[in-house]
Amino acid sequence: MEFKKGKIHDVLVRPLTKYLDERGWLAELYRSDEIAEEIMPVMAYISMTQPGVARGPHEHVDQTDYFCFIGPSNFKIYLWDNRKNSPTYGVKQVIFAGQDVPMMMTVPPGVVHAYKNVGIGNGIVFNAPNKLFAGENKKQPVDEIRHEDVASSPFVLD
Ligand SMILES: Cc1cn([C@H]2C[C@H](O)[C@@H](COP(=O)(O)OP(=O)(O)O[C@H]3O[C@@H](C)C(=O)[C@@H](O)[C@H]3O)O2)c(=O)[nH]c1=O
Repeated sequence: MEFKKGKIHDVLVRPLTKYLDERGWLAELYRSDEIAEEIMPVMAYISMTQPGVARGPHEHVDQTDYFCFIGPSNFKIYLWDNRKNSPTYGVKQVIFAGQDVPMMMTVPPGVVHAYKNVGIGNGIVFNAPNKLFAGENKKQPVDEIRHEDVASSPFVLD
């Protein structure tokens, strides 16, 4: 399948404001008065990704991810709309975000996603998904379809 470039339906991308003062900076990551109930985060984690390294492509069946790219480092984010019932099925979206352009981004189920650290130092990504990883008390299967090791996958990182 050939994906064409564009904007994916239901992917929310917003700049994050860093409030800078003599001590450093502070940025809000999410607020319950700004997020739709159905994608309200129930947990949060951060991950560190080394320079030149990617995570994904993955997709989720039920989970919406709520990523914040605030630095350190910058990321190239790849999204592919793999939802047959979506108005933008077959669309690929690429976004650059991180230290230089802080952004939040929600990624709904069925949108395949990956991100690569394109900076020169270790990079941090924050995620606040609307489902618990591995369910209550980590007793359920992980909701994650991993495409990274699939031969001839259409979800290729450049
Ligand atoms: C995501 C997650 C992982 N883990 C553990 C499992 C494993 O030992 C270690 C690393 O997990 P993973 O290999 O799943 O991490 P990773 O490959 O970074 O998975 C993530 O990739 C990005 C692209 C996404 O989109 C995320 O939704 C998630 O799928 O952390 C948790 O304990 N809680 C969590 O919420």
